[in-house]
Amino acid sequence: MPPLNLGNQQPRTPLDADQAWRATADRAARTVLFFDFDGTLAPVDDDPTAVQPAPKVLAALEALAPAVRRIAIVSARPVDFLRAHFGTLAGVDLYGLYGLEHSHSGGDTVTEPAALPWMPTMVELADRARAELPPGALVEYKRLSVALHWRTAPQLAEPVERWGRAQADQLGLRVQGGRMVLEIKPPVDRDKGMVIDEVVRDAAGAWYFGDDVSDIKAFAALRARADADPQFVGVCVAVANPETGHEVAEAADLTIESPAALGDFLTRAVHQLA
Ligand SMILES: O=P(O)(O)OC[C@H]1O[C@H](O[C@H]2O[C@H](CO)[C@@H](O)[C@H](O)[C@H]2O)[C@H](O)[C@@H](O)[C@@H]1O
Repeated sequence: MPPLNLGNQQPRTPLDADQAWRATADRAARTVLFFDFDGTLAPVDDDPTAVQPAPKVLAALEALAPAVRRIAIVSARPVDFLRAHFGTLAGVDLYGLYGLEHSHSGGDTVTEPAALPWMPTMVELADRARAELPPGALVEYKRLSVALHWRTAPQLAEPVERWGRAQADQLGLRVQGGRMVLEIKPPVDRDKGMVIDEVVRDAAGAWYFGDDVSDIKAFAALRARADADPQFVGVCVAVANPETGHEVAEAADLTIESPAALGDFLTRAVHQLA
């Protein structure tokens, strides 16, 4: 077993990981496995374009997919980016930009219509950010959102965040904080919790693996589903990290020490669900 409950928090489900997989095995065909991408399936890198899933992750997801109802990646990345990493896996649904985009089983990317009118605003915002932010800040343009990064220049956290929040106020946009990043998004009601809420309605169980504050809404949606139905098996798993790890672990049932450890954990799960 990998070290679980690193923060020594009490699991909120009465089950430990082995018991939870056994309970899941009973209802595997009606269970959805949800994964965040950055910091969960893939270790953090200074360059957001350079990240790759951790060792064993792709093989484990491929082996798990036929055993469960769905595997879903729920990320702030665009679907096209996720497709480049997971597009070869059958039975995997992709939710990008916090659910503003999705693609089911390798199908076309569907975009939330209410977000589309904001595309020109996002292009202009990204251009302005590149022109006005100090060198060292990284501007990541994602069609329907703009992420402002300071991982390689942590001294810029305060000015970059201040600039981003002021722009969001002026333009009527929303912000989402993350790991050394501020994301600016259209004012459209869509988040990871809403994705989970929709997908688990007719499921009998679900696991959600995440590392960042935006994943806490997904945990809450899973808990709400479990609270409404005592038969539902919902398990929230945090992937530890020094930035948002404590807050996320506090909200989780179990904590895994890293994306690499998650690869091992999922590889064992393949056998537990067999
Ligand atoms: O929802 P997620 O899949 O977890 O995406 C959240 C953000 O992930 C990426 O940024 C983070 O990972 C980068 C690569 O390791 C790292 O350089 C950065 O510091 C992290 O914040 C992505 O680039 C963002 O667009 C996402 O919002």
